[in-house]
Formats: sequence, structure tokens, C-alpha cells
Amino acid sequence: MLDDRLRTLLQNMPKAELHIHIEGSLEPELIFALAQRNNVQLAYASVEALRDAYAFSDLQSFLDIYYAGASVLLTEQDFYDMTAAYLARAHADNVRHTEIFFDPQTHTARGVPFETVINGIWRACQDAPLSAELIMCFLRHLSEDDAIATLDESLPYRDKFIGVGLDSSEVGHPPEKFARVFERARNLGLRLVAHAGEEGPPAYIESALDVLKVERIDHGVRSLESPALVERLVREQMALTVCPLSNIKLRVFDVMGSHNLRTLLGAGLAVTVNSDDPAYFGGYVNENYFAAFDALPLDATHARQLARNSFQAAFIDPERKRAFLAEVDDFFATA
Ligand SMILES: Nc1ncnc2[nH]cnc12
Ligand SMILES: [Zn+2]
Repeated sequence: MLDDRLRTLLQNMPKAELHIHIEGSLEPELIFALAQRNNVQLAYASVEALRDAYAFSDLQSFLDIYYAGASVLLTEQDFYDMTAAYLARAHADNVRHTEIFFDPQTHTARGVPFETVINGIWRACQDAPLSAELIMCFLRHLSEDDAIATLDESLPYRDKFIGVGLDSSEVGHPPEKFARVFERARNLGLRLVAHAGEEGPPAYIESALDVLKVERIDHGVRSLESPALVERLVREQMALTVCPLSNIKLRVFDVMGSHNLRTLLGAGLAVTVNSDDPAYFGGYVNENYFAAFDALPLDATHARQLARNSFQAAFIDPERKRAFLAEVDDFFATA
């Protein structure tokens, strides 16, 4: 049960967010404002009608709406405004560091230049009142050749992002499909993450680890189906960027009370809490903490562990990591 004291603790504790798709932070109100500004026709008559469409049965039903929502993004200012809006919400949630996914192929396929996408998002990160880095995601429902072309297109902007990821439709598009492009990215010194074990089986998580050589697993909640995999993830302290509200909205779990976050933590896994696509799943990062702590037997000890895990798993230099971890410990020492 989430009492006021625990809620205030979760609200105010310093935290990092490591799994947030910037296109998934596009609120219906901003979609309509950008559609008007860019004279883009929407298939919905009102903000309410669009929000009413956010009833999803699985990942694909969400992705269809998510890509449609992104169609209003045309100018650098659009990407800047979207990112600035998310960063303001993250700052209000006491996020001190965030690593943001963006899906360039969603936009370049519409004729929006790569530089428009990355410059708009990156400028907003530079203007933000918190530490913000970018991770470029490859859409796994497209070919590896398409991903390789996107990596090549990104090279002139290599200083504006820190890593690559793998997102979109998981089942049927196993990590090994992207072995070559991830090897190239690794040889470029980019950090590597991948969605795995959201809807896909534990084997997808193993393939992301062994073939793609990822340093974090995005979602990973199906890891619990394989005791051997859990044992490995615990031994390696491989971080899982879990998104509780997303898992409920996309029916990975029926209700929050049956989410396995508490079991994952109890197994000793390096779990973090994140919002995934906050505009579509009903909340930013703190709402994810509130929903999980309200439905599951979690207390302040777990809150501190999750906050520490979020900085421990971040792609930041050891000095900054030590400072953030000390900030968490100081916060809980005086809370
Ligand atoms: N939860 C998710 N899984 C896969 N691809 C995504 N793109 C945006 N959100 C996603
Ligand atoms: Zn995601």
C-alpha cells in the first residue's frame, strides 16, 4: 500500500530514467498543436478521441498508434518542443539523469532529414536542467540493412548520441537479426542496449547478451521464466530497464498486482523503473513508481535500491556515478 510518506519518498528521491522513447512522450495535446502548426491531417477529431484510442491489446496495437502520432513531427523546432516537454516532466519527477531513445527511421522514412531529428532533440537536451543523453534505436521490424544505413547516416552526428538500441515489434525479429550492425556500433565505441523479453522469450534476452553484446536489457521481465538466465543476470548484475505501466497497458501482465517487479528484485536482479512511453501508458517515471509500490509489497528499502540501481546502470563516468549514488544515500539517510 502506498502511504503518504512512501509516496513523498518516491517523488523526491533522486533517480535516473534509462528507458524512455521520446516519441512516446508526445502528449495528445501536443500532437494536435503540431498537426495544426504543420497542417498535418489527423485521423482523430479531437484530443479526447485520440486519447480514447489509447486502449491497447498488445505491443503491435500500440506501435500502430505510436507511429501515427509521430507523423506530426516535421521541423527541428517540433523535435525540440517534444523533448523539452519531456525533460520538464522528468525534472519535476526529480530525475537527475536520463538516457532517451529516439527512432530516426520513423522520421527519415517520411522524408524528415536525420539532422532535423537529432539537432532538435539534442538542443533540448543541452538546454535541460538535468543530465540528458541520447540512444539511437533501430526499428527491428525493418531489415538489418536499413539499420546499417541509419548507422551510416548518423555518423556525422556521432558526438550527439552515446549508444544504440533495438525497439519496435519484438516477436519474430530476434536480436541476432541485427548482429552485424551492433558489431559495427560496438566498434565505434557506442553503448549497446536492446529491448528483449518484453513479449519475446528468454532466448531473446540470451541472444541480446551473447550475439549483440548489450550492456543493459530493456524490459527483460520474461527472464523469470528461465532460472538459469536469472542466475546469469544476477551474477553479471545486468540491468533490466523495467516499465511497469507499459507492461500493464500492453497486457504483458493483466494487473499491476501480478507484475513480477518485486520477484525480480527479490531474486537479486539489477532492476530499474522507467516510463517507456509516458504519454501513451498513463504516466511518467514517478507514476510508474507509485503504481508499482501501491500494488506490490514494496517499501522504502526497495525504493532506495531502485534509485541506486538506476544510477548504477547509467552510462556515465565513474566519478559522476559515485556522486549520484552518494546523493541517493544522503537522501535516504535523512528521509
Ligand atoms: N515498449 C516498446 N517496445 C518496443 N518498441 C517500442 N517503441 C516504443 N515503445 C516500445
Ligand atoms: Zn521501450
